[in-house]
Amino acid sequence: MAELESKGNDVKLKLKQYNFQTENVPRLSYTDPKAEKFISNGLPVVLTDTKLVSSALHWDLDYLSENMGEGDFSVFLSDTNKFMYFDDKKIENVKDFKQPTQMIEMKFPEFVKTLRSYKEGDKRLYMQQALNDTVGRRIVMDFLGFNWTWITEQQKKNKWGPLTSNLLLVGMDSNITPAHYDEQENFFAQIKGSKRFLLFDPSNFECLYPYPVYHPHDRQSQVDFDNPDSLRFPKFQDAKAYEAIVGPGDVLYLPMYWWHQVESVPGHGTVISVNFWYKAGPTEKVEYPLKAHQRVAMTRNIEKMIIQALNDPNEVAPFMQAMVLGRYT
Ligand SMILES: O=C(O)CCC(=O)C(=O)O
Ligand SMILES: [Fe+2]
Repeated sequence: MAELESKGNDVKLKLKQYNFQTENVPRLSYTDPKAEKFISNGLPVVLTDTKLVSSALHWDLDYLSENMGEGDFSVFLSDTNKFMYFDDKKIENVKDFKQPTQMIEMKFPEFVKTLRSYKEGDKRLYMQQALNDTVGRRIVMDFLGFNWTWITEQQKKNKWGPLTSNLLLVGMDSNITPAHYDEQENFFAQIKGSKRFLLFDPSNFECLYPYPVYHPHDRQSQVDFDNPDSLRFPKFQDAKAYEAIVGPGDVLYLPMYWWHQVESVPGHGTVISVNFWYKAGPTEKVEYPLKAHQRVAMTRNIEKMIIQALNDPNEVAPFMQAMVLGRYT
């Protein structure tokens, strides 16, 4: 116990400190009825014993290199330890948009070689690729060994739509995926190394200042957590975070529309994860007042309508200002 505690403290020491309030996400057994309550209520929880990916816990760079097959894998390159997502299809909406990362396709062994020859000053690497049918036979066997019984039961109980993808993430320790939200339900399974999740419920929309919907960084926070601009983003200091640290075998339920920043814990080498993304179920019965995630969905829809009607992203801000300033302010 003492050892576990000191390990926990060790991890904490290496992590960045932020100024917002944080509370821990509960860690529960999947057999605990409370765990199912969290999921059905759309609240994050770490499940410690699902065995969801126990057939993949032996994955490391050598094994994956040998068995991943001949397919192409998307690898992101960054000059910093941050890898902010951007949508290629929206780049032309913003004049002089500067891509924060470059994406290149690599065969898995080539990726491993590049990763192993990394030295300070090189671009950092983060592989993010949905698993597909180009993977080798042993990976297929590992994949079939996932606990599909448990996860499919969860999908049914919570009336989620189909599984859309399993994203495989292989990164260097200290890599950071900056704060964003996704529009799908997610069971995030940790395989190797540890990740720290900073989560914010959807009511933090005003505190996290997402980019406009037409922007390539749609769904990402504009706030740089390391250097928050308190003049532009005064409400950031009111954000309320939940924190979870996941290690091999842990599964985090990451509810749709919940914000997350994901930090690979420094000092443990390569970090490997697989997520399970599920489409949302049919629209729930609408009750008033609307829930925070329903407001986010509505905001997105209204923004999309305005963008489409004006047919020019540059007209969106002046249009919205004319609608609101002095009338609703
Ligand atoms: O693990 C990461 O770096 C990002 C994962 C993520 O954002 C997701 O699974 O939705
Ligand atoms: Fe995400």
